Amino acid sequence: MAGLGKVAEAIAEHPLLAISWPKLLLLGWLSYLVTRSIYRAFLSPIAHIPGPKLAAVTRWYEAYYEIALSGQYSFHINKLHDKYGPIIRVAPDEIHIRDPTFYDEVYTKNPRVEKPGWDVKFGSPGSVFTTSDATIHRRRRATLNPMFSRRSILSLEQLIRQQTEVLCKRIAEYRATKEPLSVTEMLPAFTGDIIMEYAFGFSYKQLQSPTFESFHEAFMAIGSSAHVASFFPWAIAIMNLLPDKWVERIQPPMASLLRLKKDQWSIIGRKIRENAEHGQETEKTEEETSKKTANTTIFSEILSSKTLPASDKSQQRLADEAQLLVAAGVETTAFALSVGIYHIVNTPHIRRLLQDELFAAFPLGYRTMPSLHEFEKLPYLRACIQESLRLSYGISARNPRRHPDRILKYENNGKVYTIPKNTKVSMTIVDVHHDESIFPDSFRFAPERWLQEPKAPDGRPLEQYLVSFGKGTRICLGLNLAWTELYFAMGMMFRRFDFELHETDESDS
Ligand code: HEM
Repeated sequence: MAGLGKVAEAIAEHPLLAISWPKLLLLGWLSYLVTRSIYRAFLSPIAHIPGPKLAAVTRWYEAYYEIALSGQYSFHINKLHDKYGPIIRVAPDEIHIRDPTFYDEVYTKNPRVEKPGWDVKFGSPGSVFTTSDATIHRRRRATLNPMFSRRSILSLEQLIRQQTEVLCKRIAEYRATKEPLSVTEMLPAFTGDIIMEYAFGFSYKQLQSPTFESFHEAFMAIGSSAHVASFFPWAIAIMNLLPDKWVERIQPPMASLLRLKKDQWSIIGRKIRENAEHGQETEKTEEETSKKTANTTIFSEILSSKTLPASDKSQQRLADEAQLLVAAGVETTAFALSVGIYHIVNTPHIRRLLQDELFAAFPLGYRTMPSLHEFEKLPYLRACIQESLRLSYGISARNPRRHPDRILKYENNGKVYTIPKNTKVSMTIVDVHHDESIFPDSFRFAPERWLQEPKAPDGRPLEQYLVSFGKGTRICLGLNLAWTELYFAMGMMFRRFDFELHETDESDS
């Protein structure tokens, strides 16, 4: 070691190399960056994928669009596809594909597929939605699956019917006073009360509050900070360490979520204690879970699961799950409804066709609240919901997957691109729903495209290309609940009311 020290001294004292340590470090770092860039651009296993070299070399390319231009990378990726073709490299370790026929390859039912990237976006890495690892995801999801099966959701129908009555009552109040009603504010309160009742056994009755206080603003704020969090996950960690009062001062829209956080801590904490007291007697198998009782809530089920390890029942993990379940349950369905209502009201012949169908099926109007089965028999209502789902996208961001045990092959114009195992591959629902060969005039709200069992150009049922809920192992857990809410809300709103647009147009979406 002494010998080595002398060599270093000799080198440092050499007149040609008389360079200070900080400069030496800087030089070392720069040469590392240059070597890494050369490797990424020309030698990486995905160097053969077309795209801008800067995106291949550094994530700062993406950061510029996501942070400096506030979440514009998806739009830019679209322009890159126009230039480079349907398969492009959008980051040093990520490929993006714009080709609906490849959707099922990326979003498969292969139980080993991973979902990287979402764990750092929202600061809630323990939820089913954000869990990246396939094995951990499988056991967490298996506990929730029975709670969201069609059978379970049917047993929730009564709650949704009651909530729909409240919705209609609130709309009637606005009709009586002729005040403009903001559906963007009202609908998250409708969906929020339902998912809270189901998750925790209580709700804030947001739909009954005069101004429809809901989690909407808070989730919008989280959504915009997710672009930054992808690059600086520590920023969220620091926010989580701050006292709630400070967070509320920095981001006032977070107030509703902070209240939920406080209440859910005490509710979940109480349930954890109750669970510990009752111990094994209350633990249930998955089969027992599917036999839901009126008092069952999502969190009581998680806590009494026999298959989940203790670490999956920790307070923090449950808080993560609570936040994401509420977020997923509130915003998506409410947005799909808002989009649909806007287009239906804005297109008189669609509104007329929908109302003709609803009036013929349910002539008693106010005195009737049909069942889910009855709503499901109405093809035009279903088609309106499908168009609402198509044009609201579910998730508009790209959604990466990693296939640890499979090399993917993508073919375009006779050229085959090999995608090595473990590469991040992403696609975007928006691209699928606006593919003009599958959905001609794709920006138009056209329920008729869903009537009479239509086929896509490749002969598959058109519905295969409606991917609002995703596909494969990570397909939306709440899709049965979402469909039920959509049927009840859209069906009853147009059966009982006539709407007009008030100071709004497509630029608001
Ligand atoms: C119109 C309504 C909805 C749409 C369009 C929608 C869409 C989606 C999409 C696109 C995903 C991601 C799939 C993926 O990563 O490939 C997802 C996942 C998920 N959704 Fe929904 N969703 C809706 C309603 C709901 C509701 C009401 C809930 C109820 C809590 C819910 C809970 C979830 C959960 C927990 C996941 C994560 C599933 C997993 O990773 O295993 N969603 N949803």
